[in-house]
Amino acid sequence: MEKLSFKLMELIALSLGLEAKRFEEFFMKDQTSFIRLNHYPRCPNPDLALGVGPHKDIGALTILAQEEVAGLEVKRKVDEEWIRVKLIPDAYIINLGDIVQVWSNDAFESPEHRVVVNSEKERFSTPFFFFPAQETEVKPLEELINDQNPSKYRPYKWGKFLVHRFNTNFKKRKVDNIQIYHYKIKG
Ligand SMILES: O=C(O)CCC(=O)C(=O)O
Ligand SMILES: [Fe+2]
Repeated sequence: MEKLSFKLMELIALSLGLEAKRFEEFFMKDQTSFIRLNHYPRCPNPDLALGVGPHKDIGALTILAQEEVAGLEVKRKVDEEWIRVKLIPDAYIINLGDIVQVWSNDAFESPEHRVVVNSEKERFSTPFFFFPAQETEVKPLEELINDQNPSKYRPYKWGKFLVHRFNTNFKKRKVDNIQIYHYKIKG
């Protein structure tokens, strides 16, 4: 998974006109990546519940292995419709995260997604979250910004963002969880 992530980051760098290894430095030492094992039990009222509510992944990439049962849905931007991601045997689903959105200064966008449950089958999924080192200062890459395309985000420290997110994730809160749009520079 890690090797694949490095490869995918190379392709993203090339697609942005950067040198292939541009992102490597953020992950070489003390990256904060991890794998989560998700279990979604059967649900008698799948219309009334969600496995995971709508969100965007906060890291650089997510590589998701889902087993025999589908359930991941992505919000289509044009009409805000939730589209089910097809189950392809032995294939990973690659999701771009918020960090790539910030690094690319919005050239890439992390998609909103959610997980639905079903009444017949329980579901298992295993996402690998490719996260940089804690000290990483996340901000649009200097090579990609100029007078015509000014930086759209203020820099933020990844470690702090992560701790804040983990501390608030499973609590009821009156305010929104920490999000990259809090760092957005209004233009
Ligand atoms: O279980 C899935 O298919 C996706 C879970 C997910 O979106 C997440 O853990 O961030
Ligand atoms: Fe997710």
